[in-house]
Amino acid sequence: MTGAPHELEDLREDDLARWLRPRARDSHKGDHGRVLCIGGDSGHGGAIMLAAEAALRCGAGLVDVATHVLHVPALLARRPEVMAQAVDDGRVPAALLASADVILCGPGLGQGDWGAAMFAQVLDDARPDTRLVLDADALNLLARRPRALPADSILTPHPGEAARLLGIEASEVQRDRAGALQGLCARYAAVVVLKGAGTLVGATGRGARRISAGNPGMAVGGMGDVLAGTIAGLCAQGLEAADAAACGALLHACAGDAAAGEGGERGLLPADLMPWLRRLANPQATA
Ligand SMILES: NC(=O)C1=CN([C@@H]2O[C@H](COP(=O)(O)OP(=O)(O)OC[C@H]3O[C@@H](n4cnc5c(N)ncnc54)[C@H](O)[C@@H]3O)[C@@H](O)[C@H]2O)[C@@H](O)CC1
Ligand SMILES: Nc1ncnc2c1ncn2[C@@H]1O[C@H](COP(=O)(O)OP(=O)(O)O)[C@@H](O)[C@H]1O
Repeated sequence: MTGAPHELEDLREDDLARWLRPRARDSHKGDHGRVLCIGGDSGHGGAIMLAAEAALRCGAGLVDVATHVLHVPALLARRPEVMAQAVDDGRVPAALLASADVILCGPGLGQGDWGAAMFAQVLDDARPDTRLVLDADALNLLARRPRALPADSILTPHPGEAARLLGIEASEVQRDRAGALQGLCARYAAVVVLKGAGTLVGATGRGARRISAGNPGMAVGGMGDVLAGTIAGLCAQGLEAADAAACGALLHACAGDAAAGEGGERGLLPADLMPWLRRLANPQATA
């Protein structure tokens, strides 16, 4: 990310082509990264399914999911491309952690023993060069028990989660979103995506980026899970953390606008973004 700390860069759909270059003709799945998605406790299986599908639709080479046993059949029925493993004891298989280029932890994870154990395992045992994307309940667990994060970890809070991470009210976050973004980057030494109308993306010592694409049709459960998978999928393909976060937030917002353009904002579903994520992730093909 470029720019002095006080600068604010507005991103537009055209900017996607800066980051989303055509693939080498002879590339193979190993070149496009392996994402491990961890989450989906009982009652919240859809969150991790949406995240995993978004990572694939944005071009990740391989996607693993570690989730509650109840969700494995539904996940495989919906997306057989995903490699799903049941976790019943709160331990992610070590081989999955070891092979991941990017770990997305949090969608539907819950804050009980099962989710907390896997979150701690990720922070303790992930390879030092594995990029972390932390969303939803991983952020709530981090807020309850702050810990140092690996360099270039990406946090994707909505204003409620941002408030918990900062120990303030969501209304205070919304009153000064730029200040909250700066506070989060500084406190957690991470790349931060502060979601909501006018999503902001920041990293310590760098100017923030703002995304004005997106629409109120996107205010529906599961939309943030799609964003987290989008960012993880882009990270896996080699984008630097701050760029993956900015490009992912932009791609997601533009996909939301394109999908709303087809049938309107009200009733828009997170899964409606999937074909648009794919289309917009190939800007040269659609130019
Ligand atoms: N299909 C699924 O399985 C879904 C599972 N989900 C999971 O459900 C769990 C709980 O997440 P939730 O996000 O619903 O609960 P939270 O309690 O984290 O967030 C909801 C609260 O945050 C605040 N907030 C959020 N966005 C705001 C904004 N733009 N402006 C101001 N305040 C705002 C509000 O106070 C709101 O009541 C997570 O694990 C999540 O991943 C959700 O993602 C929904 C869909
Ligand atoms: N009014 C809006 N304008 C633009 N984007 C929005 C709007 N409402 C929600 N979004 C986007 O939709 C997503 C919602 O994420 P989140 O609140 O985490 O949902 P969930 O946890 O239910 O998946 C975020 O990317 C956010 O920026």
